[in-house]
Amino acid sequence: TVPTSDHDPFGPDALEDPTRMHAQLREAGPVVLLARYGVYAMARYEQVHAALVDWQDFQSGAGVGLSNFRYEKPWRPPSLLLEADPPRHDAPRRVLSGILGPRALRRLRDRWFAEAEALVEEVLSTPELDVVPALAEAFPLRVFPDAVGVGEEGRENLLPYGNFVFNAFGPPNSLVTEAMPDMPRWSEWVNAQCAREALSGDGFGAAIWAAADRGEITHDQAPLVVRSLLTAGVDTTVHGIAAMLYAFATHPQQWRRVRERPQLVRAAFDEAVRWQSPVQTFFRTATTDTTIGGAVIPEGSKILMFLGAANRDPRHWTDPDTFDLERDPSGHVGFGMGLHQCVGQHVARLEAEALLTALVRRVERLELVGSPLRHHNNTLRAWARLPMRLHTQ
Ligand code: HEM
Ligand SMILES: O=C(O)c1ccc(C2CC2)cc1
Repeated sequence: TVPTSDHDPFGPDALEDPTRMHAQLREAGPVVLLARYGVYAMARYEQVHAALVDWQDFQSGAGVGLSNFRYEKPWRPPSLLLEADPPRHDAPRRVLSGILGPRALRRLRDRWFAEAEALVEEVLSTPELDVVPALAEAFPLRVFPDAVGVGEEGRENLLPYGNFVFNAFGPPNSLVTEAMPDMPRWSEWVNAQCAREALSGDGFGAAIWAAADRGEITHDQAPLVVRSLLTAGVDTTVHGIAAMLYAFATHPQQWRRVRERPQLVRAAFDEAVRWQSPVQTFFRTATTDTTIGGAVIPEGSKILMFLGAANRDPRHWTDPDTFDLERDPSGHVGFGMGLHQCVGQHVARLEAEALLTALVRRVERLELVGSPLRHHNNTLRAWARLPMRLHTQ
């Protein structure tokens, strides 16, 4: 039989610090029934990895949140990537893979590195600051909407829209209900930016519409594929960069290491993503009675995969709770794994590499001053405030 747990992964205690809950879920067994929600949980690396790569038995098409699209109407039209299985998933994925691939991003590298230098130059004039707005939010918002081709007006809708989407993968708790009144405004603005005429001619958005002109996707699908970028491409990198800055401020020896060996910069971001897992959880839906970790999960059940717990599973990682640049973080599930593995990971890595490179050149030490404050979200591990002093030599 499957052990049950009374944990609430979406309650304030778990959202403030999920570490203890993760350890208890891993210890309880390979599969655990969360009694509060009637869903199956996996917190060990082995089972999370197995579910992520088995898209046939663990589908995304019934939604990757608690809500089961087989019985409940989604609050917005489902994503053609995240909330689709093959064959529907295939063409949109192929189009985005081409547009967001490492080669396609080469044309952005010099511009993003220069933008990072300029931003770091600006913030160093006030050496004590909150790095969440000043760096983690400012840099992605400076480079990503331009790269997509979004107009200047209304960009302040991007973060709250993404924050709502990530909350909506969880249960309808206060994080969701309190934002409901504002959601239509954010959603209408984001949807309006996906129209062809709203996008500049040289960005990722225009490239998606051009793919529709070539018949790779339909013109009806194009705005939804653009919506995927605006939904997934902002809050994730903001909190991923914040996680990296927090990692270096709490591990000064690692900062010295990356300053001595700047070629560690890209691995540093992946190790930060493993260590903090900005995207903590996602659901799947069982398409058959499926046996995993010795437990039978009935067809139609929702399965909650704890990416953040898997990324700290001592069965898979040595000294998992330490941020360590000597480790090889490859294989972490912070970007998912398999068919749905993050198609924007190269964009995220380039943003982080640009900003970190600029900081490594100028900042001798990052020191936490005052108390960090968590930002609670049903899916994202995030900081609301990270007050720091950036020491320059
Ligand atoms: C630190 C930054 C990021 C993290 C931690 C992250 C995490 C993830 C994860 C865990 C998944 C898998 C979801 C699943 O298996 O159901 C995913 C998928 C996805 N991500 Fe990212 N992501 C990041 C940045 C981005 C960026 C910058 C973009 C867009 C430019 C993006 C676009 C997407 C899309 C479209 C998918 C769906 C892929 C598919 O279903 O085939 N992500 N991401
Ligand atoms: O396609 C989408 O709308 C979408 C929304 C959120 C994500 C999370 C995983 C980063 C991914 C895709």
